[in-house]
Amino acid sequence: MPSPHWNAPVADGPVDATVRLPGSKSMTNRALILAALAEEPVRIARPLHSRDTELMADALRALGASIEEAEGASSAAESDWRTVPGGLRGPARVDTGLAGTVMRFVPPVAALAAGDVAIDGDPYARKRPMGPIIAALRALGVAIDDGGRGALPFTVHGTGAVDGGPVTIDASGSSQLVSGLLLAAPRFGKGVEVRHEGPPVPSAPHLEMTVRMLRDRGVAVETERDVWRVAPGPVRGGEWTIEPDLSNAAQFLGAALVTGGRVTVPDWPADTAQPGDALRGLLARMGAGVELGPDGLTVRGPGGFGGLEADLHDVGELTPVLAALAALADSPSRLTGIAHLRGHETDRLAALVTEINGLGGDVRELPDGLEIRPRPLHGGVFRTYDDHRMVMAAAVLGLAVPGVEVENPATVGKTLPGFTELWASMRASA
Ligand SMILES: O=C(O)C1=C[C@@H](OP(=O)(O)O)[C@@H](O)[C@H](O)C1
Ligand SMILES: C=C(OP(=O)(O)O)C(=O)O
Repeated sequence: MPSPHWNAPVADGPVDATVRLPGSKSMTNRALILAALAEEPVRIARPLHSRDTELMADALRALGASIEEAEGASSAAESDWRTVPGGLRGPARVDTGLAGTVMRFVPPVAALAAGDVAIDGDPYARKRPMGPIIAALRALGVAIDDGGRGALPFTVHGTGAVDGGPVTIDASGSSQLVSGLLLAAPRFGKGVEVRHEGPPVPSAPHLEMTVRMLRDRGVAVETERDVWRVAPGPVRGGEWTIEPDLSNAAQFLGAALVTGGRVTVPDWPADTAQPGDALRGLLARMGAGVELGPDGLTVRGPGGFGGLEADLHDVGELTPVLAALAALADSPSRLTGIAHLRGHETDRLAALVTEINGLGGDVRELPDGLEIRPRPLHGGVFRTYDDHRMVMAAAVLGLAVPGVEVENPATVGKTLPGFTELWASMRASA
């Protein structure tokens, strides 16, 4: 059952807060995949516990990995994970939910399992781009029955081994189509050489994250433009500490801009592949004071801020919150390079146009983005389409617009359970 509407709180003054964020979804789910493929146990410290990461853990457990809460945490929401790889096997059923990382990263691992693995997800998951990775796996010798749909649901007929080798893919719809192949490739007989052919691949930092995390586990990876080579070989175990989720920092840092306040996110990594690191530059361009220091990243709102002209192709997941900020800015914005957002949790371009305009906004859809002209907004119901980032965007609007009622706020648990409490605690320190 969807939860009742959430009345997004209006800021009663400039926020002044330090917000400690849970771990990165993208890093946690990569660490879980690599842990399931490793030859030794792994301890994943400070992982994200959320719907997307629990679905990933459940998928890998179904394939034979042991993933348990490590001792020592005060609550399950904060516990580390300890994994012990098992022989990968079917038959198994995998629920991807609406998680892009689960639907793209698990099928290549399922191909390494001995037995059939049936994979399906939420209704909208069946609409997200999967065809290119199904075709690539087939080209690498994997038998997949998808009823000719090129989409979920499908069954991977795993044999316990994948030959691997060279493969060409059009990954313009999602970088995860490449990341999925690379992450499982150290266990393919010949590794893999993935060559992208088509319009540019989005989300370059996420591909860099994949490469870095493979190398961190001792896997040899070479890259050149639109080509990635992963050598076959063992995946090391050991400890892994997950960075805070910097994309989930967007709405909190944005609150500093909207309210003319100050927000600090501790433990901001000095060197990271997370796309959320781009917030430093993007928010500065909108007029924020941005300072990375020993206490973390601090953003200060000047009181009034400008719009943004930006190509967000590499950092598409920041769009919903940036669009909400743009709707409250002092000047128009143009966000481009994000046609692929139509294949995210929902068609995010359409959803943002409909919902911001439903509050009286002026947002226009472009072939590859959004044009946003700020104007006074009013309250109303803000629908969220099972998209966690629509809840986050609505929260930002609600700081400045009384009466924003957010439909199904619990959907934010895809990556940030406890968001509404964290949001409220930030305001309380104002
Ligand atoms: O690999 C990852 O962890 C992700 C890659 C990106 O996907 P796309 O390339 O499909 O945008 C990003 O938007 C998503 O939130 C997470
Ligand atoms: C696009 C996103 O998620 P997913 O991993 O499901 O693709 C996102 O978190 O913004």
